[in-house]
Amino acid sequence: MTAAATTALPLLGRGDVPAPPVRIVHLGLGAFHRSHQAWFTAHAPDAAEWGIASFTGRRPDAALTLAAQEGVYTLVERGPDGDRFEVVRSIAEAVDGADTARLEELLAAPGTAIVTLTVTEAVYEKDDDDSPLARLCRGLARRRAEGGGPLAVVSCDNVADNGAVARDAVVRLAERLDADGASGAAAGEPGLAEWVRENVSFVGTSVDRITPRTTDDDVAEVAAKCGYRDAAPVVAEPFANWILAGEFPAGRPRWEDAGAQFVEEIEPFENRKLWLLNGAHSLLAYAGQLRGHATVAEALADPECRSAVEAFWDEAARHLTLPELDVSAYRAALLERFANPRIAHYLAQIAADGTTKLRMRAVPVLAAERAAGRAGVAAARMIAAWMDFVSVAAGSGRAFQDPLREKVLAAVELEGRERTRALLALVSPELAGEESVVERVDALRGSVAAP
Ligand SMILES: NC(=O)c1ccc[n+]([C@@H]2O[C@H](COP(=O)([O-])OP(=O)(O)OC[C@H]3O[C@@H](n4cnc5c(N)ncnc54)[C@H](O)[C@@H]3O)[C@@H](O)[C@H]2O)c1
Ligand SMILES: O=P(O)(O)OC[C@@H](O)[C@@H](O)[C@H](O)[C@H](O)CO
Repeated sequence: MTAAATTALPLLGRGDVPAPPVRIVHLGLGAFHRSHQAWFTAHAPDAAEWGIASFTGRRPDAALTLAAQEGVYTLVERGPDGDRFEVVRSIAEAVDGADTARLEELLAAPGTAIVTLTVTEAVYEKDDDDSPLARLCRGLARRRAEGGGPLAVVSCDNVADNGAVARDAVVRLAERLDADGASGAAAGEPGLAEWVRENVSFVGTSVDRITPRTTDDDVAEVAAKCGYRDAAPVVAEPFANWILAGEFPAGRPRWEDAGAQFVEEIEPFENRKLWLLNGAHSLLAYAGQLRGHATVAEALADPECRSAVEAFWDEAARHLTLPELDVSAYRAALLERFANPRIAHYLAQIAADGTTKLRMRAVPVLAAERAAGRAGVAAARMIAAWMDFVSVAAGSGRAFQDPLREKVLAAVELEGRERTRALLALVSPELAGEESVVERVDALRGSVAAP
């Protein structure tokens, strides 16, 4: 369809259907939020009572685009045999993250029951005043002052023990506001950190739905197939999974009727997903790009990459023993999901923030293998592939994103085993302190080199 023909189409919007009232605040209005939490909320039987106000993190663009179409967008469910289009209406407001006045107003409102987060792994370690979690804290300070009551914070980032990590980050920032006298608590009154400990429930989750970045072709396809203009469609695989553990003191949508699962203990499910799916993704991101591949499906079709993945899964599986995890079925399903030829999931996107991701995807498996008296070669190979990848990227001046980028670049300047030790220390200081691990990883450097 030509650009002129597209412009003549009506813009997607809400029509006569009113927006649901805002009861959920989301931080990190990106692709995944729209394919996952917003989609589950739209599918809940009580969707009409649960609207989302979704805030961007760093730039206003996504909010402006979505606000122009009243928060409504198309989910393109991309199966191996074709696309299915669905209009999602659960986002009642799309807001620029810099609009902290609106954020604080909504966080203070007694009707707000839930805050969901997809702000990326690295943000939980950030302490600057503009970080999404610092903004959340200032909103919680106002909620405390105005008596808005308890609520739930639900991290939906690929972070190990994401509920506890979110709690620690928010409490740390709240303590800083208390110490600076900026939390609004009068002298002698319990501070914000204490209020957070007593009133905010941090829910742990395992979240899963492969959602690559939307392309211009996706936008054009929606116009051609749906007969309207949507500048903010999102593409995702048909599979969607959400497992949660924790309390919702102010209520929640009936997500279980939309397919979500509530469990007592999140850790085994989280490990299964972070190690098997995300671990394989990281391995493919580094080994696959070194071998000239651009997407997950391409890399998996390379027998060298495939056998590295299978070997890593064998190691990880030894520590996923709960019968209901059904690891064999999970692995078989992953192979099908990764091979979906119509999902172009770019390895360059997955490769970002390696130091943070490997800490959760490779290090726990390597540590568990060592504790069991084994070497953990396949997990060590993932770390070695990352080292090769950043060394090549630094040497060729190619951009790579990492919260410890400057330290990575300094470590890459070193020679031989010292380079391996310094890079390993950025992923795991404990493992870098063990000579046998440094030796092992060093010996694996170059082992997945270009074909
Ligand atoms: N895309 C997926 O397939 C997928 C699946 C499961 C989980 N996740 C989780 O969701 C997260 C977001 O994924 P996405 O695909 O929506 O990414 P995205 O890039 O589309 O959106 C990320 C959001 O986080 C914000 N953000 C990122 N870095 C920030 C920073 N330093 N400071 C402030 N805000 C920042 C961005 O502005 C944006 O609003 C991932 O990091 C991952 O933890 C993604
Ligand atoms: O989103 P990230 O950057 O944490 O990780 C990249 C991918 O591994 C990830 O997005 C997966 O596709 C996703 O976790 C599948 O549910």
